Amino acid sequence: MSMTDQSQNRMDATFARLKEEGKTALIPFLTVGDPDPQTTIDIIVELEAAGADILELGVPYSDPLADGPVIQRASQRALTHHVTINTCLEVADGARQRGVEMPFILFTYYNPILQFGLERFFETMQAHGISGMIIPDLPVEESGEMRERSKAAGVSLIPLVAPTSHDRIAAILDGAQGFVYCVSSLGVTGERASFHNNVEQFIRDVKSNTDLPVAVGFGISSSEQVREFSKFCDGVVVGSAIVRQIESQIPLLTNPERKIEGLLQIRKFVAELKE
Ligand SMILES: O=P(O)(O)OC[C@@H](O)[C@@H](O)c1c[nH]c2ccccc12
Repeated sequence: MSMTDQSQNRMDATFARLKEEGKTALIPFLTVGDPDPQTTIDIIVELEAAGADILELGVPYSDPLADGPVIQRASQRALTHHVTINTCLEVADGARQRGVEMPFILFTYYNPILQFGLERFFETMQAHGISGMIIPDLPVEESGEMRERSKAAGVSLIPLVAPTSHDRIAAILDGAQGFVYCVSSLGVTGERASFHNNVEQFIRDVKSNTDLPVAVGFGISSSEQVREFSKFCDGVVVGSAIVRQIESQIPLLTNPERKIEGLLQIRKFVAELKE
């Protein structure tokens, strides 16, 4: 089996196994390089140990327009280490060398891909066994080319669908690969106490128009919220709440004598999301 098949199958197989087990995928997001690339590898090991099923590896960006303050701060910290797409792939390889099995999705704005070069980007994603990617600001007129290239490379281009997508939902779902990411609320990322009204109906409508798994994200930060969405979603994405946990543990994570303590706090927080 080629690296391409292996990586794409890795994500498909994860959703299929969880469906068999009647479970919902827990999909954390973190910013690679926050607080530093090596610690990110240590954190990824803890996330899988805590029960994470698929991981969104965030490429830090200087102008994260869809992100709230928590992820903006994480991007700033990571950018002090000059983290690039290559760094993220090295971190992914480092986690694999530590025995991490879960599929990786690269989360990046479009500009870093353009800087990297499309051809080289897809070759590199394929070579490092990345299962998919999420590009929140991919212009619709460029998505056709990106969809073709990602299909050829066997790297799923995972679409974001918002409650306001209405008449564009069919077009978005038509070319969808991997899974569909339903955004629970309008605005930027960040923990929320409530979500867009009729969010359940919105997600059920999306599910009725695709055979792909459907995950929800934006604002989810507690085990109660994960449990509620798990009743009708195949996956739940948690980003800012975990990034905030990492941020709060930085004093321990950057102290060699207490790093383990900080990592265990992160593992505990993520494990509790699945309870
Ligand atoms: O941070 P939240 O509110 O838990 O939402 C997930 C989010 O972090 C992750 O999927 C993501 C990070 N940056 C984004 C920008 C757009 C859409 C999604 C994202």
